[in-house]
Amino acid sequence: MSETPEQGPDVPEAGASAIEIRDLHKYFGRNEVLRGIDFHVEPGEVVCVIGPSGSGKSTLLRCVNLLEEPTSGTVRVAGVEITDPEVDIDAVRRRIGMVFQAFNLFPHLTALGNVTIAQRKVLRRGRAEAERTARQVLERVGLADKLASYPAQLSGGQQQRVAIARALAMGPRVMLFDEPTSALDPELVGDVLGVMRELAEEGMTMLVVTHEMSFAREVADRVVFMDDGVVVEEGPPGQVIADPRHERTRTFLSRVLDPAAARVGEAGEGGG
Ligand SMILES: Nc1ncnc2c1ncn2[C@@H]1O[C@H](COP(=O)(O)OP(=O)(O)OP(=O)(O)O)[C@@H](O)[C@H]1O
Repeated sequence: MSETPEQGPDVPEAGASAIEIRDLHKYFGRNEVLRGIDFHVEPGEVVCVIGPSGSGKSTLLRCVNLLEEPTSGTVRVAGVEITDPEVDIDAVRRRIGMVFQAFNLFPHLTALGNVTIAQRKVLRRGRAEAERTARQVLERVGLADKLASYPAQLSGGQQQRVAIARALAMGPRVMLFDEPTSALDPELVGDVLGVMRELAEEGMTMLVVTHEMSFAREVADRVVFMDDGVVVEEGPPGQVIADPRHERTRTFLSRVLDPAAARVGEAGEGGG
């Protein structure tokens, strides 16, 4: 399924796409969930993936950091073919930050502890350096005053910001977000989207699966609409969301846009 890499699997290619997905297929048993996905994300780009439930969006993201093994096709991150069986999976994961719907924080550790331990385990950083970085990234997501708080003492939005900080602390080249606001009460969505918007403005490369059409419309450079395991269309949000070319995109948007529009107002207020 993979080509022989021209360079060692861990040598990034200058000028390479941040993410390049080619003819990606994924089966679960006989169920073909991804049916030949092709697209790329350039350095500094924000690409939002939208589409109906069950269309394969999460599976796609999970294939990009090898939480799922693609059945065939290639995925390159910064020019490194991560689907190469020879590749060091830990090295791959270090270059890709992932934020899920569920925050998955250790309940017995503080915000600082959660962000510190991830670096110590994954990057084997010393405590002092890991804590220094943890303070910086927690400050960056607006939680400087919550370093000593345990997850149970934080709102869902604050917990998700700790999860974002934990991913940022690894110094990733790319951040993947899988519906990061879906588990949040509506009034907390804006804070998390606000942090994501700031990251986008700072030039972070981001691939975001989201139902938040306001975020896709206002922050994404490109929107990818997936349905039934294929990319139906992609382009700037002004085209895909405002003026879709395909009937399937129009049908999906007509179902989601009204309720999403109601949430946009709330999200936008906190979204700075
Ligand atoms: N581990 C798995 N084993 C078997 N089938 C799976 C597995 N993970 C996902 N699927 C199936 O793959 C299909 C796509 O699921 P996926 O979660 O990728 O869709 P999605 O577009 O992210 O949906 P949603 O918007 O509801 O999260 C679904 O039919 C799902 O049941």
